[in-house]
Amino acid sequence: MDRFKLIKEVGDGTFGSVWRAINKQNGEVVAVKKMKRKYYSFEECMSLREVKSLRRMNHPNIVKLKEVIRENDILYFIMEYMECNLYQLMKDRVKPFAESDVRNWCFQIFQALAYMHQRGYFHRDLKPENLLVSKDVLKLADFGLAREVSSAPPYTEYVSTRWYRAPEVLLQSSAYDSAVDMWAMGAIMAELLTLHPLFPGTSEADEILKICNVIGCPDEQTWPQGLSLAEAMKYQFPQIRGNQLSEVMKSASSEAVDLISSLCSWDPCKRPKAAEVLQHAFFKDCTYVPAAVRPKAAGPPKTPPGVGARGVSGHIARRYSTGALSTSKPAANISIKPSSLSKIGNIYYLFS
Ligand SMILES: Nc1ncnc2c1ncn2[C@@H]1O[C@H](COP(=O)(O)OP(=O)(O)OP(=O)(O)O)[C@@H](O)[C@H]1O
Repeated sequence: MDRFKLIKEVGDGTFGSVWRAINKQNGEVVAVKKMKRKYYSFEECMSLREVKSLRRMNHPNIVKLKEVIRENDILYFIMEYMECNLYQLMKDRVKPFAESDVRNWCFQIFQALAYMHQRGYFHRDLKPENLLVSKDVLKLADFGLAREVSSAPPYTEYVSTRWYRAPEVLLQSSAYDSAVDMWAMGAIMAELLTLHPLFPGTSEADEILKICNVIGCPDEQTWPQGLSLAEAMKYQFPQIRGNQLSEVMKSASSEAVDLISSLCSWDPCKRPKAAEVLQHAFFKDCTYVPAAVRPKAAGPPKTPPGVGARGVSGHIARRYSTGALSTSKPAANISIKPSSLSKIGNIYYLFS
C-alpha cells in the first residue's frame, strides 16, 4: 500500500471504510476501500462476492475495481474515485431536482442494471448511498451483496437496506430475483423526485405498513404468492387502500408516476425488467450519454445540482439499522482465473 497516499475518509460502511487516495506512481486519484475484518488468505479474498462480481463487470455506469491488495491480513479494494453519492446530494437540498436530472441519472442506472441483470447478476442493496456521482455520471457501487441469478436459492442471509427492501424479501421469500433491484429503484426514483423516502419504515412491520399506506394492501388479484408468504409467517396485512402515488408525488409527471407504480408492484413478476424500463415513456427521447463518456469533442461536463465542495465532506449518517434477517450461507462457488494474480514479498495483488 506504499504506492498509495490516503488523503481523506469519504465513507464508512458496514464492511469497510472508503478513502480518497492518490496513486503516488502516476498521480491518479482513486478510492481505497479498506475492509474491516481481517483476511488470512488471498483465496478467502477471491471468494468474496464483491470481488467476484465486480471483476466481471465492465460498464461505464458500474464503478471499476482496479486492484485488490492484501497486506498484513488487511484487504484493500482500489477503485475508480467518485465525488459523492446520491444521498449526499439529496440530504441538504430544499428544492427538488429537475425531473430532467432525475431522468438522466436513472437512465444511467437502469442501463447498468440491464447490463448486470442480463449477465446473470443482481445487486440486492440498491440505495442512494450506493449510487455514486461524479459530474453528470452515475455509477453503481458496493457489490458486497451482489448475487448470481443462477446461484441456488434459498437466499437467507441479510439482504438490503430496509427502506428499499422489496416486499418478497420482507416476507422472507427465499427465492427472489433481480426484481428486488427494480423495487428499490422505484423507491429511489420517488425519493429523488420528492426528497423524501417513499417507504421510511422504522421496523420490518412498519416497512410493510408504510408500503400499504402508499400502494394499498395486496389481494388475490395483485399478489397471490404474497398472501401465501404472509400466511406462512402468520403475518396479517393491514387492510388499507393506500394513497394514490400521484398524491404522494404531486409535482411529478404522469410518466414518472406510472413508472414508479409499475416498479413498486407488490408482485415481483409484474415489475418491468431493467431493459424494458429503458423503453418506458418516462425515458422517451432520452438518449442521454454523460459528457464524461462522450467522444472527446463534447464540452466540459456540467456539475450536477448540489455538488460542491460539500459533496464530499463529512461522514454519511446511517439512516437505518442494518440488522441481519437470519444466518448466512456460504457464497456460490465461482472460479477465479489466477492469471492476473501476483505476489510481491508478502503482498498479493490482483490487477483487473
Ligand atoms: N469508488 C468510490 N468513490 C468514492 N466514494 C466511494 C466509492 N465507493 C464507496 N464510496 C463511499 O463510501 C461509502 C461506503 O462504501 P460501501 O457502500 O462500498 O461500503 P460498505 O461497507 O459495503 O457499506 P454498506 O454498509 O452500505 O454495505 C459509499 O456510500 C460512498 O459514499
